[in-house]
Amino acid sequence: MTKNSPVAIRGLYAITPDETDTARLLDLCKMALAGGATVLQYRNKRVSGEQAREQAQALLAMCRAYRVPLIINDDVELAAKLDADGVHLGIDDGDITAARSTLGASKIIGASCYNNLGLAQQAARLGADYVAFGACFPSSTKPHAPRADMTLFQQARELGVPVVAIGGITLDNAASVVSAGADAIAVIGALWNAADIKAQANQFNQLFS
Ligand SMILES: Cc1ncc(COP(=O)(O)OP(=O)(O)O)c(N)n1
Ligand SMILES: Cc1ncsc1CCOP(=O)(O)O
Ligand SMILES: [Mg+2]
Repeated sequence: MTKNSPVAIRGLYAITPDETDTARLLDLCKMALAGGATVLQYRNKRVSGEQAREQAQALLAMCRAYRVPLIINDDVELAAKLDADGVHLGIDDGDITAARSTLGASKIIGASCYNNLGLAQQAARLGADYVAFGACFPSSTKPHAPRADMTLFQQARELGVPVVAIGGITLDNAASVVSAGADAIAVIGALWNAADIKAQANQFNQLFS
């Protein structure tokens, strides 16, 4: 099933850190949301099972209060169980058609396309709501991520779905990512490592105003 309905994926797309302390995770995310993050992705490679469910459930309640969509990384079943706003799938995370049939037409499905326009074309054809390219810059969060050329963004815009950039994005390079054509910037390290997360989120978002 294809969908491609317009979804507002624009601005700072915050992705959670690998935080095992749930209270701390919630505090951090609250600051990012207060600073104006427009999308939150729950991605935690250090917890699983019941703790992942608890963290995602608590973040969903917080995101609802801020009217910000919560996307679950990797796990379609968790997204469905919680009635979260969508899922983000990499190349090894299951296929878009199956995710759509599990989640239904109203949910957001994002697809990692690495450095590959062909993957983005296929993802859009299968009904992905946004396509993500990266790493745009060296990433200490994911040092072995393949590098993506930002000239892809303009080409991908022709697919008619939002283009998300990820990987090593900082306040020093984010303007170049936006001017290359990204609709949203997905950030981990440069957001959560900031001394003032709320102010940092606000500065990232201002690049889109
Ligand atoms: C917005 C966004 N873009 C890319 C990714 C990376 O997804 P994937 O390649 O599946 O890698 P992991 O995040 O699962 O390590 C993402 N999560 N979000
Ligand atoms: C999940 C992921 N996929 C490509 S790079 C990356 C990590 C992004 O984190 P950071 O913003 O800290 O580089
Ligand atoms: Mg993944």
